[in-house]
Amino acid sequence: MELHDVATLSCNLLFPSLILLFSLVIWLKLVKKKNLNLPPSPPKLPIIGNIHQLGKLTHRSLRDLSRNYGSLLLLQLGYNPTILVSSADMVREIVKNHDVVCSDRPKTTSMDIMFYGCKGMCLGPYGEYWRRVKKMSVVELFSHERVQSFQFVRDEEVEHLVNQINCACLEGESIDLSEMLMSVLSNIVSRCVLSHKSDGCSKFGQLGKRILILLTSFCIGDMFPYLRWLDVVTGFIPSLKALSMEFDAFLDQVIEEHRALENHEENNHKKDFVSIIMQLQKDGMLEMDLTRDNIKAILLDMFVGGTETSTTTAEWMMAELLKHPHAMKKVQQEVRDVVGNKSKVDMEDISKMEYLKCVLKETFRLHPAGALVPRKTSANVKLGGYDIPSDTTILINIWAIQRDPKWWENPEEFIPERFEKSSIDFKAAGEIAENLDMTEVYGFSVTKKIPLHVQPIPRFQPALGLDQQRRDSTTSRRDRALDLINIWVIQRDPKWWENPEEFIPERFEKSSIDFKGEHFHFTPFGFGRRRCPAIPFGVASVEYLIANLLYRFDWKLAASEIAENLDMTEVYGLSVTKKIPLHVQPIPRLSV
Ligand code: HEM
Repeated sequence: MELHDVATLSCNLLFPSLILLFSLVIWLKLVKKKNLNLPPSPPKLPIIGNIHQLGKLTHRSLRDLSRNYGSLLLLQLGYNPTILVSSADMVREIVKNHDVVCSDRPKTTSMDIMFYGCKGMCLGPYGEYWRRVKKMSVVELFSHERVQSFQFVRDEEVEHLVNQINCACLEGESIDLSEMLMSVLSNIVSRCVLSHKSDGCSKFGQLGKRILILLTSFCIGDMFPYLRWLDVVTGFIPSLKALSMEFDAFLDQVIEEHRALENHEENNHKKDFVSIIMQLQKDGMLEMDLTRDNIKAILLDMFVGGTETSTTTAEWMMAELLKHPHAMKKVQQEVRDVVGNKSKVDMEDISKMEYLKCVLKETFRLHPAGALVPRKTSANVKLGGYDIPSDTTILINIWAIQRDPKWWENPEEFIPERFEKSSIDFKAAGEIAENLDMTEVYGFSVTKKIPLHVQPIPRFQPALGLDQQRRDSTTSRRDRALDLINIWVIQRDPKWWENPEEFIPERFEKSSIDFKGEHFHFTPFGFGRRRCPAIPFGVASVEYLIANLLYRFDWKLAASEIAENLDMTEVYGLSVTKKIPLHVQPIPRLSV
């Protein structure tokens, strides 16, 4: 047979074989799926599935779907099966029983290109590398001391903003407060991360604006992988690559600047995240080797993760206060009473501002910056009695849960008072305490495998009493494990102990267990292992900024606007932001 004929024959055979193979794969998939008990799905269209039901305000459309079809749904978004979670009970089940399996993140094309193949922390898969970077960030970058050490940045940036507003007041102009909040908060984040400003005039600021646009643009290939080539033809992927190269050059320059300072004899510059990470790496304190790409991806994560979230929160907080003059008056009174005659608010004053904290919590509840938290399963898992296959995207509708009438009275209303005297806090549903690694090592006694890295906060010495005795009795249960009678097993025997695997000192008290609740209906910073590591940083920046604005100025809406009718229309993007910028008339307080 001629070579030509062989080629023709192979071609003739290839096509039918491919069809056969393809049909077999689809058939196998269908058979496999048939045996699974999948969550209910709303009706879907061929090819696009449920995409048409996402709407412009996706968080709201998804809430409506869950109201009609249930709090655990299977959506088909083009090619991607996606689980939609819309109840606090389901979040509790995830955190309590499947936190590790539900701790991956889905990747998108733009994230993959912009974030160095997701080599940072926000987007990387759950695993040893992610665990170490997260630990580094919690212990080294966002500890209480570190957040305090950046107070000089907050001071300078807020003072600069106050001066700008004062100038506008002299001219009698109204201001675009949204734009100003964006500038000041992105400057705070980017100066702490890499000592560069990122407001509209700076190079980093310009790059930052472009990245936000591209990250929220629709990418055809993410929904329909076989049409990925269209993203090249439309210019989407080339623009991503071009921007990524510009960012890369900028971050390289930042790292070189820090290297130069590092080698400088009189190096007394203030520390930022870049220099902290480089120092830890140099001192061999990181338990891993970070490549330059790793460092750049982490820096970008911090910048993108920190800017939009803080800005959105501050903007909604001011908007809600302007819309509710009673709350505005109450919070201003509190701020002014606490600060007295000083020229500005100090960080220490803020801990005394209880109502301000309630206003912030109520803002987080109604306007969580991460309205839909994305996760991905790394193995098959059973959720709410349904089978969720491995590699499935999970979207948790935090926005809907935080407005669920099951948990919140008048859920659509802005009522900061609901948090007064309540123990509900966004810190409760967290990884750190809940998922602290308790792996044991069997040796002379059963010891804790991972050393306990903690942040001591000095307090008055508590009297040693019953509490101490109770603690002793619980620890000794573990230490006696070497006795030949397996006390370890006996002391965890469900016949004798309720929830035998849990650490509950109260079981030794006479009174019954006081179950405090874990607030899975209030998780503006996410939950479980992947929870936001920067809560102290984000909260300190927003509280300090807003407290100063409330102290230094009175606020009126721009002419002809009535508080009641203030437009609160949302835009769904990286976060849910305010569509119409906040135009206001600041009035300086003469007595300050
Ligand atoms: C008001 C401010 C903020 C809010 C509301 C917020 C909210 C969130 C949310 C909802 C998540 C997802 C958590 C999950 O999957 O369960 C997250 C993750 C993250 N945030 Fe924040 N955040 C804020 C400020 C910041 C700041 C200032 C930074 C950095 C400077 C930051 C860095 C990160 C990082 C690195 C992650 C990824 C954590 C991981 O995947 O393990 N955030 N944040």
